[in-house]
Parts: sequence; C-alpha cells; structure tokens
Amino acid sequence: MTTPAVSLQGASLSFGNRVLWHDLDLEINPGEFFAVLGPNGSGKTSFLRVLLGLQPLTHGSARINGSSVARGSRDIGYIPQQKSFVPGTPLRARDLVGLGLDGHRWGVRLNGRRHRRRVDELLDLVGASSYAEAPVGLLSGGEQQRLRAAQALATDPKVLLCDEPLLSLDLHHQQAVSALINAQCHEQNSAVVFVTHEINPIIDYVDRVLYLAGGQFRVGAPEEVMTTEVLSDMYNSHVEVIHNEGRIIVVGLPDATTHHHGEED
Ligand SMILES: Nc1ncnc2c1ncn2[C@@H]1O[C@H](COP(=O)(O)OP(=O)(O)OP(=O)(O)O)[C@@H](O)[C@H]1O
Repeated sequence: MTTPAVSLQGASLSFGNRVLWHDLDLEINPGEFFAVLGPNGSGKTSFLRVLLGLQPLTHGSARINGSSVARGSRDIGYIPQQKSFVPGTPLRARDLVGLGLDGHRWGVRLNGRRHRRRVDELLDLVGASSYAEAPVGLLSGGEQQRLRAAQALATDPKVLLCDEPLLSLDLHHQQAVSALINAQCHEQNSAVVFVTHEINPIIDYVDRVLYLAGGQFRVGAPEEVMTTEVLSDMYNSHVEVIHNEGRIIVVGLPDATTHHHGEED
C-alpha cells in the first residue's frame, strides 16, 4: 500500500471562536492533483501553513509522507502567495531558480554545467529565458511569479504546495504554469495541493477538491462538490452552479466569511 503524500486525521483549526474546519480526515495520494477552494478568509492559506509545519492544528494530526509535518521538509515544494521582491533585491532571475536546485543540501549536487542547463530548462519552461539575467526586484509581479514556480519545481518535490500560483499571470502564462504543475503531478507523481479562487484554469487537471466555506468543508471530485445543492448547503443560501462546456460557473455567492455555522451572527 502506498503511503499517502498528505494525511490529516481528525484535523480541526480554530482561531478564537472562529472555526475554519472541524474533524477533517483526508488522504492525498502521490500523483494526485488536489485543489483547495473557498471564499476569502475560509482557511485555504492556513491549510497550506498546517502542511508546511507553520500552523499547529487545534486538534488532530497532519503527516507528510508518513511523518509528522515539520518546517523545512525537503519533501515539500512551495509556491507562496504572491509578494513582490523589493527593487534592490541582489538576485538575478536565474539565481532565484538556482536556489531551488541548491536547496537539495543532502542530495546529489549538480555540477556547474548541469546546474546551469537545468536552470535554463526551467527558465524556458516558465517563459522566463528572456529575463534570466535581470534583477528580480525589477521584474513585474507575473514575471516574478513564474520564477517562483520554476524554483519550486526545481526541487522535484514529492508534495507541491501552491498558493494562488496563477495570480497576476496573463492567460498564456496561466496555461503554461498550470500545465507545468500538472506535469509534475501526473508525470513525476508528485502530490499537488493547489489553492485557488478559480477552478476553471485547472479544471482539466484536478482530481479532487476540498471546498471550505463558513466553517464547513466538502471533499470529492469537482462534479460531486461543485453542485448547486452542495454549495447552497455550505453557504446556507441559494447558490447556482452552472456546468457549461467543461467550465464551472458559480452564481450568487454570498459573503461566506461573515457567516459561520454554529455561531450566532
Ligand atoms: N495566526 C492567526 N491568528 C488568528 N487568526 C488567523 C491566523 N491566521 C489566519 N487567521 C484567520 O483565519 C482566517 C483564514 O485565513 P486564511 O489566510 O487561511 O484564509 P484564505 O482562505 O487563504 O483567504 P484568502 O482567500 O483571502 O487568501 C482569516 O480570517 C484570518 O484572519
């Protein structure tokens, strides 16, 4: 039996009397593309922070490849939610990607030429070759974001955690970066946990979703979770889900962050 890449047992996370999720049992397998969806403040980033070992659970346990979560795990690649590098950051684009390769401190260190070739390959895959030598602080938000994706993929991680990795990318680069993440998942057998507000750019790749809203969660295939019935129940308000030509359109979302099940508003 394969060890799950990610495993949560009886996991709950609350801040004060605010419950983000409660009693979550979940296993994510190697080679599975797992999307985490939900409105602002529903706990998507907190979910990644639990897996990164940065956020303790209120109850339950979280494991990565069979071991308790720990900060700095070499099994994990992470594309953080976008924050800009300041203009004076003393790194070129290729240095940033190279840091991903160098992160394998105990692994086989690539020699100079192979290192350079791999960095060039990754820069090319995210369409960043033309600005390889540019200081990162001078690049646009989307250009920086593509480098972060390349850096995370450089480590060939067993578990790839992505926090809104397509944010501020144009359509062409959204497609390129999501295809690259999909290849890491379905060809290299990494488990991908992909936080997003919008499922459509990755709809062809997603195996299962975790939908968080109003202190509740649902897990299942997109067609099981993204339905009028399920989302209306979670939001406690009528939400219409339209499936059209392979896309999912959700209409009439209330502000779920101010409504918490089990609480008096
Ligand atoms: N350390 C903390 N202490 C107290 N509250 C916190 C802490 N971390 C997160 N929260 C709260 O938990 C909620 C969930 O935050 P989180 O960033 O996980 O949401 P999110 O789903 O990623 O939101 P967004 O879509 O806006 O990025 C927020 O209301 C946030 O203020």
